[in-house]
Amino acid sequence: MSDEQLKSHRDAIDALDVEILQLLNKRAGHARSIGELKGGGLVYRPEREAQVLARVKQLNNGPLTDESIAKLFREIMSACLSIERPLTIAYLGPEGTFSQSAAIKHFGHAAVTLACASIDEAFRVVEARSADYVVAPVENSTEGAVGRTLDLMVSTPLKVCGEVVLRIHHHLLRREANFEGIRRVYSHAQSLSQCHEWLNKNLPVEVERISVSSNAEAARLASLDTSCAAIAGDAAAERFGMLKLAENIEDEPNNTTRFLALGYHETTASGRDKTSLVMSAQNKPGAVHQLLSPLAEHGVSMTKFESRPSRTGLWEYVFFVDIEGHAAELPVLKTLEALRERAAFVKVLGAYPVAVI
Ligand SMILES: O=C(O)C(=O)C[C@]1(C(=O)O)C=C[C@@H](O)C=C1
Repeated sequence: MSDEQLKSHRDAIDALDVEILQLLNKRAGHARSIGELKGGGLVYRPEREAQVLARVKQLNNGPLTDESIAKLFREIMSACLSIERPLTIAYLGPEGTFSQSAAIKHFGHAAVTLACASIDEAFRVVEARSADYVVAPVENSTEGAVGRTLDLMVSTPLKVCGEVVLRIHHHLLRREANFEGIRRVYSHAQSLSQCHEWLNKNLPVEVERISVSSNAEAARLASLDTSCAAIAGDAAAERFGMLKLAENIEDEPNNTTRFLALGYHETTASGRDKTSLVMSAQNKPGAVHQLLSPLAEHGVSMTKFESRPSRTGLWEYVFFVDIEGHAAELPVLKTLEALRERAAFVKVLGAYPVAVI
């Protein structure tokens, strides 16, 4: 490529950047006016955000990928929303956890993330209105349900307003660039088990596996002691300046965690939604089958069914069910009516847009 050709492309990019800049600020001006109309109340509108992201993906003709376009618009909306009012998102800290990555993936970088010591605390700060939303892990493709989040959802007054699906890549991190002299490996219990085959094959049996409260905490501990390594993701590696001795060591190549965002308000239908509920069956034969039959009767698809011991002692098990569609729309509405008649207990945890990015 000649210098002249390069210059002409760069001149074109400079001219386009001026236009993009003007358009971005024009867009932000409209968001600010919308914010004024909302009167400082409920600014975050998950259903609208899902529609904007789905629309730009559909309109995209490349060469940028749909995924890149959605990520760019995710950040544009995040910045626009922060002019209306910046949001604070509570998550299981410390900084660098996958929960923080999920919070940023869902709310964008303009949101303020608030690290909490536990999932309980993350729920509590939102319940006490010291933060706007909590993002908490609910299930992992390898390890299954995150019990603590499910238990908290039974009793919280918060409603699910969004879901975030995050690919989880684990790395073996250390301060030194070799495997010699590793005596301990720290990680969260779930991550240790997501990588246990890799650990069996690649580290001597005498290396102790120690579970700690989060992967970021594991990276922090390993950053203080060269005889230790940690299993954690990119964000934690970056946060604590750790070297990657081995990358993508998760046993299951499609290792994915699903997170939920919860806040005080209910979300209207976006056109592609899910409804999450928790219920309990009466303690008699065939009760679970009977409980689920309204779904089939109304043609509603179930995307998740998870049973968990009840903690109240009133019932033996509670069932977490995700169904396709929004709780305010007909087939789901009818299904919920029927469930309320049959179940000993039903709580709608929230109706929210299916993850778009
Ligand atoms: O449409 C709105 O309600 C807006 O506030 C605008 C906007 C956007 O930037 O498109 C910003 C924040 C909301 O969560 C949804 C959309």
